[in-house]
Amino acid sequence: MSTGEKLKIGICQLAVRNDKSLNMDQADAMISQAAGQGCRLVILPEMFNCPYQSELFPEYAETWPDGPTIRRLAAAAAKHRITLVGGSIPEREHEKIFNTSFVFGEQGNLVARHRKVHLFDVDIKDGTVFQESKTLTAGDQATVVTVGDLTFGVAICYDIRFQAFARTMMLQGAKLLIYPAAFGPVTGPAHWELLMRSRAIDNQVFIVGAAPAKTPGAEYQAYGHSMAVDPWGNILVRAEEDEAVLSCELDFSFLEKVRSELPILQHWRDEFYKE
Ligand SMILES: NC(=O)CC(=O)C(=O)O
Repeated sequence: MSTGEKLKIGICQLAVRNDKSLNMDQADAMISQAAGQGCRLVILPEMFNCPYQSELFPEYAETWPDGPTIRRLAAAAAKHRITLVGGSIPEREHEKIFNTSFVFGEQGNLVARHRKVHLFDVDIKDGTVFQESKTLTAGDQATVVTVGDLTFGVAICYDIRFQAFARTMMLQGAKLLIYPAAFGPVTGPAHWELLMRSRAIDNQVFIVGAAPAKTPGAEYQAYGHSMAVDPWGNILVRAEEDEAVLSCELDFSFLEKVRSELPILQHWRDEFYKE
């Protein structure tokens, strides 16, 4: 992927249903649409092939490299000659299941695999109760990859709440942090936009969040509102809660401008921040 200074990206906000191959059909259609609009990097949401319910993850889980969703993601990347961040899916390895994002390059080759590091185990009274660790195992590393001339990080949903994790990716050279995600109706309105804009401003990077659309009748209602944010905290593009294919251009010369005019990354005083 050659960006020069500018890169057109696509975000596919799809409604996730109780049918894996239907979900992949819809993802395929949206990927085609984004590629047809000239997007070179396309991003899907967290658990885009499986309803976001802990008890369903084992049933929908796939094994690298022969899982049907995995194969179709690789084929879509190769067909459109794009870099594809395949949202995330439940991935089985031996007896463990991970919440995994597979990233494919223009030949359909695997360029990165991120396993969600921070599992979403919360009990928000009168709000969201979720226990990913009932069926999932946490990943154990940050994921930063260079494709062509772009270095970017991939993390998943709850991972965005950990600024130290975002900083780790930025320090490894990432200029864009991509978060497939599935915030819900309680934490979504309260925190989603704030977190995306904060991570962008804190680290002076582009942030992209790809979320499922709200799906009528689903047990877990996703908040939607996929968006892309620039290093100044401006929202470049944002969906509402329905299905949508978004696109926008990331201008990396703007990132350099922000970093040189407001050099907070150089003003870091490590000696004051010990825990
Ligand atoms: N679904 C998540 O992993 C995280 C989330 O919804 C939140 O942090 O809120």
